[in-house]
Amino acid sequence: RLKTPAKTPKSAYKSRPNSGSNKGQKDPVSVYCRVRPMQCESDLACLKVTSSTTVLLTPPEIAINYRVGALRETQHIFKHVFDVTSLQRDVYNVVAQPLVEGLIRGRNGLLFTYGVTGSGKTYTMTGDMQNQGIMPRCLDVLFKTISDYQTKKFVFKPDRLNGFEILSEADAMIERQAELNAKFSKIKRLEGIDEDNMYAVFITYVEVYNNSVYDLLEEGSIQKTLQSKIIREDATHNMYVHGVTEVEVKSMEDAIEVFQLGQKRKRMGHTILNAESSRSHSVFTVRLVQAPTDRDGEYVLQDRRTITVSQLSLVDLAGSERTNRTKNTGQRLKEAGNINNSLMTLRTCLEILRENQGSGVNKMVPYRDSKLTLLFKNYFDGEGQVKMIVCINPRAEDYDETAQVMRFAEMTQDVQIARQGTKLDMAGLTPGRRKANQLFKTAVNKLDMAGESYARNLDIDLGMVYSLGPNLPRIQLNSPDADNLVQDLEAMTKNVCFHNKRPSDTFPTSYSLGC
Ligand SMILES: Nc1ncnc2c1ncn2[C@@H]1O[C@H](COP(=O)(O)OP(=O)(O)OP(=O)(O)O)[C@@H](O)[C@H]1O
Repeated sequence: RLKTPAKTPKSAYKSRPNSGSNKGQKDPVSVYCRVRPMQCESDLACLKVTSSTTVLLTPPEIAINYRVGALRETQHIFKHVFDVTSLQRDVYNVVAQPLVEGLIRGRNGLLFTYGVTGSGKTYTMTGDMQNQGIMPRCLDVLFKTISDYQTKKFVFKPDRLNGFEILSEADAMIERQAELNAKFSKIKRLEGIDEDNMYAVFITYVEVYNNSVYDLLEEGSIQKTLQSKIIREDATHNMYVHGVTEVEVKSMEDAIEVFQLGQKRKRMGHTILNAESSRSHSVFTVRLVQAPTDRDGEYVLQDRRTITVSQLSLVDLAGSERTNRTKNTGQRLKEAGNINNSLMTLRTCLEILRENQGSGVNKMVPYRDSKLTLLFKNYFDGEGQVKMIVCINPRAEDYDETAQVMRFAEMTQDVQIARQGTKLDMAGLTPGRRKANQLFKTAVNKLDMAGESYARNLDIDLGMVYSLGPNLPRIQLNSPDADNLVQDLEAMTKNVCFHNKRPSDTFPTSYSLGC
């Protein structure tokens, strides 16, 4: 069935010298491909996985332009290709786990799924109860990793300007009380946690629909939630959704509950807006806040400057199909137009970034042309890791869109992102202080619990080891008792020598008075 020999695209993985930026080391956007199983085995397929990094796309007869002979079989190369037998766990391990490792080391990450409607974007990102996707797995491993090092709730508090402040223990306790009044798995921990830091996790969940940003976690009536939000730049030039609700979560279950609340609001919002759920881009962001403990390793250091915030955004993009195939009209046409505009802007931004990096020119990247790209600006312009999973339905009907998706994927993996160094602030404190403090407390507790019986069982006479023995007798020769003096001194001296030889001669005769 080969029409022309498969060619390796020029954009296949290659390293590019740093150019167009003085930010130091860069990495390309990592692009993965996941091929979903066909709904019906007998359907005609247009795509075949040929190795763990390549797929072959063959134009079917129903493809536009097939008859004019303008189409050729093409080979596409990715960092990794997940075929139909791949499990959710495999995708998480290869793609997302390194991002969570980066997160706990204070680095930012962005992962987005891209593909035609029904190609498996949501399945890959969220999954279902039996087949958990990337998001719940990231949360699970994150909470397992930081479980012993989490702050109590409300120690860190969002300042509503994309930063955090530290509350004193007393203030945090008041907030915890106020909240009280108001109201899976075999995954192992990750390496790399700083045991002298304390951690807290915050979640934001927004959706971009018809080029407006909605806060899916905002309290209050759904009408209020549908007020679109403004994207602003913070003091360190990071873009953020102004006034977005940040929910502090203490476990994976908490986090999933928050996500489900967001999903519910999304559905309610869509009913009001007459929207279709797959017609919006959803951005679920996990923010990890960490700060060093004080000198005693006990509480968070009360110094806001030592806070490190890293974030991982998990983005489920709307389907990328063309409007003429879906025959949309009215509201659906408007949705499709907006989706196409935002995805088109994403494409343009990446193209210009690639051009700037490749030829050293400095064209303006039009992030502001769409809310989606404005939100991504931090990642593309800043530092961190950016990854994309291209989801593919191999059925022949999707060929034209799939070919477009492949072109986008190839272009994306040519874009370089500055590698983020670690920015954790040790505040000049001694490493290991938290563990030392914990060991000390454990020892004290043990002694307290054991009480006297424990002390009795110790094979050391602490009193005598550290004393010089009984009081010296009076040494006065001018009394009628003087005859006893030599005998008393002799007895006392024997006593001191005897004790100082117990229990293991640790304190030898240097402490005795001699005879
Ligand atoms: N790898 C897979 N294995 C098994 N089932 C899958 C896989 N990928 C997708 N599916 C199933 O295919 C259907 C469509 O997938 P999904 O909703 O994830 O597509 P989507 O790309 O998010 O679509 P949309 O753009 O409309 O949101 C779902 O029923 C999902 O369970």
